[in-house]
Amino acid sequence: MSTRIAFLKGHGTENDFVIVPDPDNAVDLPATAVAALCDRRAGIGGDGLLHVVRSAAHSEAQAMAAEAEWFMDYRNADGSIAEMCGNGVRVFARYLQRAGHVEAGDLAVATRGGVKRVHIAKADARGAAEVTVSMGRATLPEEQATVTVGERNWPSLNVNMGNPHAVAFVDDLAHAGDLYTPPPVTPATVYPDGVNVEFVVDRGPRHVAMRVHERGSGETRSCGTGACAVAVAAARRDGADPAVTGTPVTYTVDLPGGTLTITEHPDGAIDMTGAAVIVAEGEITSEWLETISV
Ligand SMILES: N[C@@H](CCC[C@H](N)C(=O)O)C(=O)O
Repeated sequence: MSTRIAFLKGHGTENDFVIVPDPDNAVDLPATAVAALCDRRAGIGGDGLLHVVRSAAHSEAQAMAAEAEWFMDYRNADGSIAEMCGNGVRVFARYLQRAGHVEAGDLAVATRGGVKRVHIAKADARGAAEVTVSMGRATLPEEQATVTVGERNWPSLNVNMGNPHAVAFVDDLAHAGDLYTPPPVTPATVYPDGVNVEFVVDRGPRHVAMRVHERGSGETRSCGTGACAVAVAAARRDGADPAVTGTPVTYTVDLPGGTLTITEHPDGAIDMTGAAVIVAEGEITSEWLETISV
């Protein structure tokens, strides 16, 4: 019997995702299938995959079902599972709104990093919507690591946004090199589950630019949790920690794929705002599906 699976394609500041709507959690998505779908030449192509499931239908989300009807089962491009994806939540929310599951305005989304509160502004004529996500608080583990590219190395700040980040301030984003392979982060024991690595330069007051190498996906054109980690690192470096000053601090973070606005509040809560766009929708063909089945 032939099976066809609906998909959409979307992006948030050019961090792009294959979206698989599956309310009843009926689609088997082993890592091999996710990696094949995210393949840019032989598949649909994406930095990751957003599996859209009702929380009540997923064992990892049932406990959140009363608070958040929908669960973002996020996967990296290599098929690995990640705790959280900031750009993914924005695109996920925009998908729910476009599909008529929710109205523009406020909603809650269940993620492996807990329930995230989201505000969707009305979409513009081209279908892009500004979406704000309450990302929760960053934690700053004490153990620090060094990031190396070629002959250069930098101390990094260990910032956890639900997922792990190493933030390095550099003189020039070109010093990050081609980022075709993960930059060594040592000692490796600091990040036993791997790490997302951000390279950051200053652009002006409370304004930075970054590149990122994402765990499980390679260099991407944007990373929401990475931008939050960078804003937190910059605020600590600039003596603008809101918990100390009692004043919210906002950083503009430029990425290759666009700009994100990150605000950290005195209680540590972090808001991230940026665009979310649905680009295409279609059907995965059964004959191709058969070639990628485990
Ligand atoms: N692009 C995402 C982060 C996705 C997960 C990351 N690669 C990891 O493994 O932690 C974002 O926008 O936050």
